[in-house]
Amino acid sequence: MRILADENIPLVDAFFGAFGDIRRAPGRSIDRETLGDAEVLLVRSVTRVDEALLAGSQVRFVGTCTIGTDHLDLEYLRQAGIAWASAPGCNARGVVDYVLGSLISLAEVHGVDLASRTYGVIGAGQVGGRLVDVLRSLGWRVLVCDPLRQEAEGGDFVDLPTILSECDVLSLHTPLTRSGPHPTWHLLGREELGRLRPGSWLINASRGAVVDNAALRELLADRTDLEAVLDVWEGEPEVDVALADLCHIATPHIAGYSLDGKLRGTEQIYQAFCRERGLPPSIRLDALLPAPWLRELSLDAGADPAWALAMVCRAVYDPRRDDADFRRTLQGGSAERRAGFDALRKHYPPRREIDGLRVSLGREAPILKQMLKALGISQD
Ligand SMILES: NC(=O)c1ccc[n+]([C@@H]2O[C@H](COP(=O)([O-])OP(=O)(O)OC[C@H]3O[C@@H](n4cnc5c(N)ncnc54)[C@H](O)[C@@H]3O)[C@@H](O)[C@H]2O)c1
Ligand SMILES: O=C(O)[C@H](O)[C@H](O)COP(=O)(O)O
Repeated sequence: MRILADENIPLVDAFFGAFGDIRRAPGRSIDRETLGDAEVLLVRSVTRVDEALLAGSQVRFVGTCTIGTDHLDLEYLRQAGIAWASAPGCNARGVVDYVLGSLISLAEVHGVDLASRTYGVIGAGQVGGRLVDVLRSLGWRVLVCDPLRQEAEGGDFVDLPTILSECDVLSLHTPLTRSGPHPTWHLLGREELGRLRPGSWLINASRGAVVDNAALRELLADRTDLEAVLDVWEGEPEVDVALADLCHIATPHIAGYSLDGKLRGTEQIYQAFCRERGLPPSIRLDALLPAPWLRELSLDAGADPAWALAMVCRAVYDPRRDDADFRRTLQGGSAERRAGFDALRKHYPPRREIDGLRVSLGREAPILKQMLKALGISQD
């Protein structure tokens, strides 16, 4: 079997080596010619998979080692009878860690107690749902907007205008959709952005075009009370440099780039491929994951909970480093910036997820214990 894989998919040999010959190519340059006679195509989010790429090819299975599927033309794949799979939830925890790290940085700069803010999570699926659980377990007030879930489940959801009028922190976790009853393209357009509460913080680690980037740039230039954290950009790898300059944290679409999440993405596509072929999966990620560089921390039971939250989260991941790396790439011209965006993603350092950490407390400390439990951290 001939397999073509994006060169940035880790562990392709370990999971797919037994199935046939593997060729690799940069994801953005995969075209009909690169595809050649491949029967299996393994991609990440930067390859547009549609009729133009696949018509007349021998591809029978497309696997994207990502959560997002907006780069796949699913209707075409269905019509063409080409099996496909994505990796739901694979890197959701990494995005939650990114949001926590961003909040901690914002709280420090503004001297704000995170527990005093009202959080609005827009889109409560794999990522947003986990984030809501963590924030609520920390004892913080969270409103959730997810009209699709609301219609399906009823329950405790609010609409977007309520989020805009009541929340101090907005975090976006919707897919990018342009049709259907609740499209998300420019979900936060000029009008919605204009209704942000004074002193609001906006975090977007979903897809760039869920926010009107030009409108956000104009708003941030005008309203210095607002803060934005952007991991995703309209038109990436091109980035609106003026917008990035106005952001508290700006990163090159790496919110979900935990090592665990990336490797899980490959494993999930391997499992989906095995299911498709009626084969029992025989390779497990547990056996391939390297040990984390940091495994254990010890906290004194008398530690201040807000300080402890920041220390524990930052011990595992601090997005300010990614922000600094990214800003250095924004100095050059357009071609250099695009190359810089992709290079940071290709050579991303190993980052682990916070729930892989163990923390010991020494003696009883109920508030710290609850905080660690909320983060999903094992305790001795
Ligand atoms: N930056 C990153 O590195 C990174 C990593 C992982 C995922 N993502 C992106 O994050 C987003 C969320 O991923 P996920 O795994 O949670 O997806 P998901 O499909 O599990 O959940 C998305 C949720 O959004 C809801 N939704 C859809 N339209 C909505 C609307 N108009 N308003 C409010 N809610 C709406 C859906 O009902 C669903 O519950 C996706 O765009 C994904 O591509 C980005
Ligand atoms: O959709 C996802 O899973 C994430 O956005 C993921 O981090 C994208 O990473 P990429 O495929 O662009 O490397």
